[in-house]
Amino acid sequence: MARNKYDVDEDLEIEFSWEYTKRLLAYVKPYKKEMIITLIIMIIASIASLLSPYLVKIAMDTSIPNKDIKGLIGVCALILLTIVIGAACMVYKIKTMTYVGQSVIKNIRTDIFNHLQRLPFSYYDDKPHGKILVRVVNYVNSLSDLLSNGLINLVTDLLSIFVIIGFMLAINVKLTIVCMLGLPFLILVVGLLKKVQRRTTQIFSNKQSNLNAYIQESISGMKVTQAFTREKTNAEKFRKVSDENRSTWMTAVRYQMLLWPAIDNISVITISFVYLIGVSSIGNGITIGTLIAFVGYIWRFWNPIVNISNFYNTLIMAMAYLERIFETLDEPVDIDNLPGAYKMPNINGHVEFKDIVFKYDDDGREILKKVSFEVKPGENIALVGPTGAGKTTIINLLSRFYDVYSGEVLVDGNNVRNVTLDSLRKQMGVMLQDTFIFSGTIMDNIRYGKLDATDEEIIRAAKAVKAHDFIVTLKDGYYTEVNERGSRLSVGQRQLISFARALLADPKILILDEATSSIDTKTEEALQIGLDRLLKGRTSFVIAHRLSTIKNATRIMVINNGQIVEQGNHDELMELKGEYYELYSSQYDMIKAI
Ligand SMILES: Nc1ncnc2c1ncn2[C@@H]1O[C@H](COP(=O)(O)OP(=O)(O)OP(=O)(O)O)[C@@H](O)[C@H]1O
Repeated sequence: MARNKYDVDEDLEIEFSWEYTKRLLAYVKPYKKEMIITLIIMIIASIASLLSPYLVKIAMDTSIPNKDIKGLIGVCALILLTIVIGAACMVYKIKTMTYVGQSVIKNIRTDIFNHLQRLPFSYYDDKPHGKILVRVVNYVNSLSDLLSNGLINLVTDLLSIFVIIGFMLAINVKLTIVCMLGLPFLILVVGLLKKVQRRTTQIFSNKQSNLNAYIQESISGMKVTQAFTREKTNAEKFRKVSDENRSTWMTAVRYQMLLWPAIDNISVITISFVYLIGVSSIGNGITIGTLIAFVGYIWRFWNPIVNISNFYNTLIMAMAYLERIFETLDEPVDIDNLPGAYKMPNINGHVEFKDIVFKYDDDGREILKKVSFEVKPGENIALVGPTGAGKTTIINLLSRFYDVYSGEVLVDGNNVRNVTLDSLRKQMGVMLQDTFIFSGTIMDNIRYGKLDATDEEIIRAAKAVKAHDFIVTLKDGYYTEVNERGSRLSVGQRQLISFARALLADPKILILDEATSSIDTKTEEALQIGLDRLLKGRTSFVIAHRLSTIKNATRIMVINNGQIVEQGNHDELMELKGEYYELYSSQYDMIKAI
C-alpha cells in the first residue's frame, strides 16, 4: 500500500465487482434460517396487503350494488384482518432482521480486527490510523441498513411486483400493459446514473476517511498543538477537510436523489395514461370497481419499485464501503508463518546476522548494508551510535517484525523466517522504544507480558526493575487504573512498567530499546545492579544513548549508517580511540560541564 496521509486520497481505481456482494452474502449465510422465515412472513404480509384492493372491488361491484350488508361487513372484517396480519409481520421482520444485520456486522468487524492484529508493522507505518479506524467502525456500520432491511425487502419487493402484476392481469390485461410501459424508461435512467453515482460515493468515502485521519492525528498531537499554539492553523486544516467532506457528500446525494424525480415522473405519467384509458373505457368492459381496484394496484406496483431503487442507492453506497472493507481483509499478511514453519525449540540464545541487507520499501534506500555478527548465548550486547543509524532496525529483525531484504537472521541456527512467529516471539522479551500503556490497572499492564502470571510474579518483576517503589505510592497501588497510553504516568514510570512487562515472561532473549532513557540516574543505577543480575545467562540486546548504562555490556557494537563500524567491550573501544571513544568522551565532557 502506498504511503498515505490525511490529505491524500486513497486509490479509486478499484474495479466494481459483484464478488464483493458474493462475499457479503457469505457472511449472511449462517443466518439463512432467520432469513427464510422472515421471507415467508413477509410474503404473507405482502399477500395480505395486496388482497385489500381486490376486497374493495368485491365490495364495490358485488356487496354494495346487491345491498348485501352481511357480505359488506365480512369484506370489511377481512380488510381489517389483512392490516393486523401486515403489522404483526412487520414487527417480526424488524426484530429478526435487526438481529441478523447486527450479527453480520459484528462478524465482519471481528474478522477485520483479527486481520489487523496479524498485519505487520509495515502496514501501520504506511497508513494513518484514522483511516483504519473509519473502516472498522463507520464503513462496517454503514452496511447495517443494507443488511437489516435491504436484502429481505429486495426479495419481498420483487415478489410483490410479480404478485401485483398477476392481480393486475387478472383484472385487466390492456391496463396492465399500459402500466408496464414506464419500466424501460426507468431501466434506462438507472443505467445512465449508475457510474456517476458510484464514483461520487467513492470520492465521498475517501474524504470521510481523510477527515477521520485528521481528527485522529489531531487528538494524538493535541498537546503539541497547544504547546505551539497551532490551534488556528489546525482549525483551518480541519475546515478544509470538513468542507471537502460536506461538498462531496452533497454531490453524492445529488446524484442519488436524481433517481427519485425520474421514478416519480415515470410513475405519474403511466398512471395518468391508465386513468385516461380506463375512464374512456368505462362501460366498455371496465367497471368503476375494476378501475378503483386497478389504480389501487398501480400505486402498490410503484411502491416496491421505489423501494428497489432505494435499495439500489443503498447498495451503491455500501459498495464503496465494501470495497474498502474487503481491501482491508485482503491486505496481505506479509509477515506470517511460511509453509512448513516449525515451532522454535527452546531458545539457548545464540544469534547470528548473516550479510543482512534491509530496506523499509523495496524501492527505498538500504538501511542496513550487509550487516553480519554473531552473539553467543548469554552475551549482553549494547548497540550504540548516532540517531537514525539503524539500531532499532537491527533488533526489529530479530523478532521478525520485518523481513530482511537479503541475508539471514538465525537464532540457535534456525532462520527466523522458518519458525512459527508465535513460538519465536513468545521466547523473546521486547521493550520497544515506543512504550505503550493500555487502559486498565498497572497489574494488567505488567501481566500483558505473561497472561498467566501470578500477582507475586508481577510484583517480583516490578521490584527487579525498581518500578515497585513508585507503584506502591499510587492511590490503589498495583490496582491503580491508568488510561490508554498511560497519560497519568510520567514517561519514566511508563518505561519502568514496560520494562517489568518485558521481563515478566522470563525471556531467553531480552531486547531493550532505550529502556531507561527517561529514568532518573539514581533509579537507573539501582536498576542497573538488579538488571546485571537478571541479564546473566540471557542473551540481551540493549540500545542506549546514555553510554554510562552500557559500560558493563560484554560487547558494544557501534552502528553508523547501517553498518557495524566498531565492536568490543568498553575498555577495548576506549583504547581504540574511534567513534565510541568520541561519543563517550563527548557525553563525559557534557556531564562535567554541568
Ligand atoms: N518505518 C520506517 N519506514 C521507513 N524508514 C524508516 C522506518 N523506521 C526507520 N526508518 C529509517 O531507517 C533508518 C534507521 O532507523 P532506526 O530506527 O533503526 O535508527 P536508530 O539507530 O534506532 O535511531 P534512534 O537512535 O534515533 O532510535 C532511519 O534513517 C529512519 O529514517
